[in-house]
Amino acid sequence: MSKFSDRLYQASREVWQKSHEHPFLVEMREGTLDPQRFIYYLKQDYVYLIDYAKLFAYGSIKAGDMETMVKFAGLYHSTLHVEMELHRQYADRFGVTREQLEGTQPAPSNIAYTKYMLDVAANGSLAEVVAALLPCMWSYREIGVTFAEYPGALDHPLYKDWILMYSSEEFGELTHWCIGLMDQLAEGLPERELAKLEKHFVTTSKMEYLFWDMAYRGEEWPV
Ligand SMILES: Cc1ncc(CN)c(N)n1
Repeated sequence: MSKFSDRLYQASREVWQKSHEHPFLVEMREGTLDPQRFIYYLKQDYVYLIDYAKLFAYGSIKAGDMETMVKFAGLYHSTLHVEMELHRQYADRFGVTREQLEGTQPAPSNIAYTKYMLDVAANGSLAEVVAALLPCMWSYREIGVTFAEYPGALDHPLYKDWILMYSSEEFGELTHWCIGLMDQLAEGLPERELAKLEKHFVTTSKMEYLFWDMAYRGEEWPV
């Protein structure tokens, strides 16, 4: 029997492909991305991760067993201390202070993405939380691995550390755990519920695309 995660992957394949072909990612893997665009992305991503980390706290609260509770607590911790440390180190390299990083005003697309997930987290089941947060991990894992295999990408002095983070064993293991949990939580659910999970997954997959696009355009508030 095929896994529910296969269905999710198929449902969002076209959107993920569009992200892979987005100029932000094409230029990043080729090493030609303007660092100013990367700095914009980094600052937006830092405040994105402040909200995103909270989803793992929700996961811990909504978990039905100790093992899941502990695992989400680990994800919460590693987002704050490992993934966001990467951003802090990049900020140091660019001369961006902690205050500037934390004080970044989230752009409209960024807010739309995080608030969508936080709404699901506050009002939905654990399965819904996992469906909404999964494209973030899974698509970055896919991008990280693809980039690491792209000739010359790892030689880039600026983008190398980012690629190493998302292609790392540790990030891969956490992603696979989340995919496995999604399959477990989907087991035995009626089609109506599965369709709701698929909707969250496809929506946040589209939000991932919008995030790359936002970063490339340097999206600002109109007034
Ligand atoms: C927008 C976004 N999506 C995913 C990831 C990977 N956690 C991230 N850092 N930022």
